Amino acid sequence: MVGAHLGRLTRSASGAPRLYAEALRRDDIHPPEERTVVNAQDNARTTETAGERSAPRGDGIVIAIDGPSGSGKSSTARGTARAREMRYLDTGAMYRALTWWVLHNGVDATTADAAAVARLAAQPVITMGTDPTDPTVRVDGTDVAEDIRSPEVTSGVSAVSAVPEVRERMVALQRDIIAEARRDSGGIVVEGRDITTVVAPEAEVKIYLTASAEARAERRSREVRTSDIAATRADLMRRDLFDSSRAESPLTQTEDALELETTGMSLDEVIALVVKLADEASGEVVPSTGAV
Ligand SMILES: Nc1ncnc2c1ncn2[C@@H]1O[C@H](COP(=O)(O)OP(=O)(O)O)[C@@H](O)[C@H]1O
Ligand SMILES: Nc1ccn([C@H]2C[C@H](O)[C@@H](COP(=O)(O)OP(=O)(O)O)O2)c(=O)n1
Repeated sequence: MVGAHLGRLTRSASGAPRLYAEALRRDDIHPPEERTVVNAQDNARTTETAGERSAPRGDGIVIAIDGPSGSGKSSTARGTARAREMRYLDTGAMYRALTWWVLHNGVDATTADAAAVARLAAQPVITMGTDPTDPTVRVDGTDVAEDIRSPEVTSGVSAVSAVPEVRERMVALQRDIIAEARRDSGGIVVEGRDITTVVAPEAEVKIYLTASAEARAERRSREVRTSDIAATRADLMRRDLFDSSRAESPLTQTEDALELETTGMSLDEVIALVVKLADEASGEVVPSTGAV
């Protein structure tokens, strides 16, 4: 796997750097020049983005991964965190946990008014365990790791996560977890829909993970063991549309995130590539100087 020919960096129409799984040696892959690479030794630096809090910087780096449903964010983030001994944060699980809480309180998340969701979502204590070998999610102490994957939660989570008060609360919690990981560990891999844009725009590595709709639907169908790929695809498309068109922090691809198109890549290849980018960003590997 390591040393294999993995990808080719080009520019997308928007100018964003894009990585295709084709014919470039792993050793030739390096972060795009637009990306703000913050030296790991630059402890004193804080980054202020409009409306953002300052991010305290320790030795740990942050790898931010956004992308549509089924693109491989969770598996890639977890695998990378394990390989590099970093923490791991699945922010989607946090929105799912709040959606579970809303449903648990007898409210239909898809039809509830935003004020009712906001009121309910302010109540529970959400606790995230960030060990990539055993990530946990608790609502007021109850382990909800399994329940948050139910079809009911999946149907309601886009509506709940579009409520501004919900996002405000979750983003504050996510930034606290990130700050702690920077300070106390080798850093953290965070994945979701607004990590590169809102939660951690100062991240050393920013990736927009994609794959074709067909590949994503196939992956998800295999995961949930259904042969109805068309229904899975329709569900992914519905959620993608909702998540990328909402007013509050929609899923968007920015120019300074590396687009990683994974349709033809195995999970191991994707992880190896992200590990390589992280090694370079943390100064453990000197980027090669070959042309992109
Ligand atoms: N590059 C890949 N090739 C094949 N399967 C993949 C790849 N990346 C992820 N998968 C599989 O696809 C499914 C969805 O991946 P997941 O990480 O949950 O995506 P996301 O978090 O973006 O929704 C999982 O079963 C995962 O193992
Ligand atoms: N940072 C994030 C992460 C997830 N969300 C929302 C939008 C998503 O449809 C849901 C569920 O996210 P999750 O990552 O579990 O989604 P997948 O089913 O893995 O594709 O949460 C969000 O709004 N912002």
